[in-house]
Amino acid sequence: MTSETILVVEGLTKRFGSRTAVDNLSFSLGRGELVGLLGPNGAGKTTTLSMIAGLIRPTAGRIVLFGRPLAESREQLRRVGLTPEVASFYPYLDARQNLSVMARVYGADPAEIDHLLERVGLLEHARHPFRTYSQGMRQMLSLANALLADPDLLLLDEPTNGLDPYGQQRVHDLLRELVARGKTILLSSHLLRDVQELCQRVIIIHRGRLIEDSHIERLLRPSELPVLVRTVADDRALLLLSGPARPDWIRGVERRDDHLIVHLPSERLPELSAFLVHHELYLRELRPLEGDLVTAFVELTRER
Ligand SMILES: Nc1ncnc2c1ncn2[C@@H]1O[C@H](COP(=O)(O)OP(=O)(O)OP(=O)(O)O)[C@@H](O)[C@H]1O
Repeated sequence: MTSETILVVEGLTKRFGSRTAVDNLSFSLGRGELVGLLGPNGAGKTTTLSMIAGLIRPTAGRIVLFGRPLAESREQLRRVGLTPEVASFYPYLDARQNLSVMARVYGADPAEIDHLLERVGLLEHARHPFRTYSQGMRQMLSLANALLADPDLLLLDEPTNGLDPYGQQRVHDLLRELVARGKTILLSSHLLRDVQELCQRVIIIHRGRLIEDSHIERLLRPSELPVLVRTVADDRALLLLSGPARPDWIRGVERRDDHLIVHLPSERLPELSAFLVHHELYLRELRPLEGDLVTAFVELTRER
């Protein structure tokens, strides 16, 4: 458990006219956590991040930042860094000039600018006007901008969108380093591989509502597992596992190319192997199939 609570969101709701974008959302973040915020398009992720960053006023609910209710206080918001979904800067100013303007707004130390540009790999482009930047370079400048005031809470809206693999790796390294320094990060992303690699905890929202807030392990290793099974006689194994003599904990069995997929609670795995061997169905392969975040995400947010 982390000791210090950085953010508490309670019953957060945002309605745009008759549309409810965020619906009674509650969660909290501890110091040093890197948490994935996931959800299908239109789920309410950007609206949530914007409310926490003080850009959109909630219709209802409470946001407590660093132990105090979110007020539009400069000091509190100075400790929050946001990379918006679409980065926008002065098109005719270069990266260094753009960050200098923002450093003045945030009251940040301009001496940090070159260090930040170097960290995001933009130092060699620092003198080029923003309008000439590629999408990936824009994203990187946005990240440097969010880090200008050395914030304690980072709200990242798809920060690796449009980045090449080098850029993605650079962002991963940077986020890990920030977390090691005790920063807290809420990372919204559709790149579930990124989230799987970086985050220990994920929050999933769907139609503005919280549907999951859990340790990633729980999503990747569900209590019921598909298991790949290859025996010396798969036709007979299929008949046995789907017939009347099958144990009641077998939830289902399917034939795939050269193996079977058997669904069962994970703790029954040793019994499955014993059952097959007892029927002289000696095993060539028995392998639980790793869950992945994409499968868990689709299962949780599927329209029913
Ligand atoms: N200013 C606005 N006025 C009216 N509706 C809005 C406004 N901003 C967002 N919405 C609506 O609120 C809902 C949530 O939008 P939001 O941008 O927060 O979703 P998201 O999860 O970030 O989506 P995506 O993954 O596509 O970026 C959507 O139905 C969207 O159309």
